[in-house]
Amino acid sequence: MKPIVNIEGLTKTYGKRRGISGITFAIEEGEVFGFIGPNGAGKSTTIRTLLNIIFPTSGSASIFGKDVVTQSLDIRRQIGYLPSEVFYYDDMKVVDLLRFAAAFHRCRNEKRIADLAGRLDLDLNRKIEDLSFGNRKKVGIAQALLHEPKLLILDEPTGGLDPLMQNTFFELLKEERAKGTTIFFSSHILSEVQRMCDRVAIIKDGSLIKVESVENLMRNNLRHITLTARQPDEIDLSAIAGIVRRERIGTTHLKLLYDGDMKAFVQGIAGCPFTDILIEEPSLDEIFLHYYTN
Ligand SMILES: Nc1ncnc2c1ncn2[C@@H]1O[C@H](COP(=O)(O)OP(=O)(O)OP(=O)(O)O)[C@@H](O)[C@H]1O
Repeated sequence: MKPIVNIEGLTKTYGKRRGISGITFAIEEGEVFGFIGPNGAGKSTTIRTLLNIIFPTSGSASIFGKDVVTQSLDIRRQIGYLPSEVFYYDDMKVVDLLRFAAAFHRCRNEKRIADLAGRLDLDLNRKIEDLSFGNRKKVGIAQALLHEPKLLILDEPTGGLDPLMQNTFFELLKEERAKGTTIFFSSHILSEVQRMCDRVAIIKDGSLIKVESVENLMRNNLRHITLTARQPDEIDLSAIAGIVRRERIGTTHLKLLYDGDMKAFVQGIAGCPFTDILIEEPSLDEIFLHYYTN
């Protein structure tokens, strides 16, 4: 199966400033693919390069097997894009803006516009200039979805949406996914990536750290272990390799972040004076931080 998005050694520098360096990964058809990294990591730079808004310094990328630089027009006909910050013509009404956007795709569909506006609780007759940041974002979501694109590229899509609206947004994405739409979802919020995505690419300082399935990320060895003991400070764990963090909680608990073989850990603490043990799976955020601090 050919990937829908294929990025090979993509590099973009802004003069002497780093943008992204040697990014390589592929997104398969029908995947919901997360792109995760802290502020300034290079997510928007990668996305803008894919959209031919900026040009790569070196490397290449294709979408639907077409080169993002030379065949951008063809590509854009079949994608929906939500930028991290949306800017529209301020004096346009929402409905006119959406009709205008639909016209680019030759798909004026009043029912779809009305449906999306209803779901997103968007007043079609308001002017863009009168909308809050969150409501502008909703216009952006409707504009990205209205022509039912084959690929959705969403750059920090949930910023400004309240929790209820975030739920609606995720429902909309699930419906798109059920139609076979491929979704490329950039975010710095891991919990939403964990909730939505099949795989994630982790980017830091302009370089790709890892591409992994969310399932595998959650299945790694990293665990929170809480030991209960009368004298937690006296527990000697020096012989156990893989303790990433050790923290006394209150007077009777010792909380550890452990990255290693669980059997070795259990054998290592067998002789220690503890009365209880709790082993928990870390959140994706913690797994993510762990990758970053190593
Ligand atoms: N137009 C520009 N001129 C100069 N440097 C830029 C420009 N755009 C981005 N950069 C730099 O490129 C790097 C990557 O930025 P980018 O906006 O792609 O990150 P990001 O992961 O999208 O971050 P955020 O979550 O804050 O949007 C940063 O160091 C940033 O300062």
